[in-house]
Amino acid sequence: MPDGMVNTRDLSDLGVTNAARLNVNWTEAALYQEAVRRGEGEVAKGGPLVVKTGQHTGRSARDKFTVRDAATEDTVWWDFNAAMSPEHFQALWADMRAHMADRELFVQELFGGADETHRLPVRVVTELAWHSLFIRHLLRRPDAAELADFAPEFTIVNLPSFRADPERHGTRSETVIAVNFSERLVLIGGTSYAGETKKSVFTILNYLLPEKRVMPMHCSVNVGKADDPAVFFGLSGTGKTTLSADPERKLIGDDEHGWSENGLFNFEGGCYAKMIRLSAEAEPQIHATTKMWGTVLENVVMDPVTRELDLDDASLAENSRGAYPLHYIPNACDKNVCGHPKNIVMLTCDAFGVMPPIAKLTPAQAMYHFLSGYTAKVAGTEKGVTEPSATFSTCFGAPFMPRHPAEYGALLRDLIAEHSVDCWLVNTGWTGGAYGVGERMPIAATRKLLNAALDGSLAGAAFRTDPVFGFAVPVSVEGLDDSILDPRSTWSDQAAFDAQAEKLADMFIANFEKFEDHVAPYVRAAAPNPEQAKLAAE
Ligand SMILES: Nc1ncnc2c1ncn2[C@@H]1O[C@H](COP(=O)(O)OP(=O)(O)O)[C@@H](O)[C@H]1O
Ligand SMILES: C=C(OP(=O)(O)O)C(=O)O
Ligand SMILES: [Mn+2]
Repeated sequence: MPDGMVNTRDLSDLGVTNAARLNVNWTEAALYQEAVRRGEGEVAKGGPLVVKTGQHTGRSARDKFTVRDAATEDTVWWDFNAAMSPEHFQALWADMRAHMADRELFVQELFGGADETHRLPVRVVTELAWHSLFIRHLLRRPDAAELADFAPEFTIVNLPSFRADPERHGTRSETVIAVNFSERLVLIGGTSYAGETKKSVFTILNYLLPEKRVMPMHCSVNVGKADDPAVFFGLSGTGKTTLSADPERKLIGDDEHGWSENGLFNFEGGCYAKMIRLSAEAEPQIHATTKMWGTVLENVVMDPVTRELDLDDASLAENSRGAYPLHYIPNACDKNVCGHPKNIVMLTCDAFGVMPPIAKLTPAQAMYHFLSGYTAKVAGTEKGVTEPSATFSTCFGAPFMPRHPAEYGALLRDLIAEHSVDCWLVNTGWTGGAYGVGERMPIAATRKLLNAALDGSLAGAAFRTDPVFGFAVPVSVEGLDDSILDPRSTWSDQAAFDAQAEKLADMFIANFEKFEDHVAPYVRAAAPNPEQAKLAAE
């Protein structure tokens, strides 16, 4: 350690001096062994580590708070982000520090961001060995030289056994995720769903990067043989992870990326895939990770004797997950950076069965849909959500976006224009009727349409203009039953379709009211037109 540098190997800079023991930068093997030894997890056939998170099997979005102080007063969008007072945060932190006394803790020093000019050194302190393994999989491990000089710029402390007190800490419940940008500290308590830690890093970068004119995005990225990066925006469950794993395209990352002057870069070094009803046929690369040593399987059901997994069993969670390093996917790119995108795909899982499986968006429509962030929230990723329902989550990631959506929107608009990116909307949701009547779009059909869009062949197809949404929809695509392209024709009751389309268009318009004053008229003009659905019905 060079003279004059703070010793970050202990936590004294945080005022934490009473922990029983700090296990710093333990490797995967050591953490795995310790998690098993402590009974935190069990070993499945082939070597994954199977863990249970108890009550919280998804993010607790309503228990997340941002400290409101001079630094964040004018930079955070308080209409959406819940505020915590600095006093409550200090009380929380004092109680958490007391909770750390005499405990054995794990510390990982990692990077968020594959782009060396924009990466963030983060220190993650956890109570659980498996949480340390999880975040070591998910973030980016420094090499020996980088570790020697490692100076964390943010610290995340995750103590699942800590219980927040609404009276003392100003929380809503015993669960808390408190982000303090001034103190460069995130405190997590009362939940052991591992996704909270990775999404906290995402939240931090989403706050810091726009100041450097780097666009942070809730998206996956892959690159085809023609060196043609594609971005897949989407809320939870819309298909970022599923569709980015493609044997024909190199995987850059499945969930969080930045777009800088240098191109696209993953924030992470691992993936976090949904496991429920995962099919070996439809998703072979992801399925294979469930048989690999060290994959962390969260709330996946396992036979205690044979150690075989049952991916169809949702008794522990609908939102069961697998966390693994990117290189567990055979064609992942090792640097996790690539050039500027050629295509941007906005994924939506439309439970109403109204959106076409693919549509070409004008730049104005892309902006409108980016700000709207429409999908159906599919079971389980957020606690308490058990069936799909329509959701608008701006920037396709409102829970992780501290700033005003217009800031992200303006950055994206400029980058799309500068690099002449083609934009698409893809519905991975329902076809043949709404949820309950129709069925989920076959993954093979979505992939076929995506490939046609990304390889340029779709550009030559005939398009119609969707009367309600105004975007261009292909009429026919080789190797695909044309009827799937026109959602109205897939419904047995077309009047019901028109009524549903009108309802959805009305929801878009009501949701967009809050952005009316923040966007140019040409973006407002990209709104759907519910009157057209009425006309169709007559
Ligand atoms: N047409 C489709 N496209 C993408 N995913 C689909 C489709 N049909 C069903 N699915 C399922 O939906 C889920 C998509 O989840 P995932 O890719 O993890 O989303 P995200 O990464 O955006 O949260 C997976 O369980 C996948 O098997
Ligand atoms: C991990 C999550 O992200 P996603 O579902 O988008 O993969 C989450 O929302 O908790
Ligand atoms: Mn995902």
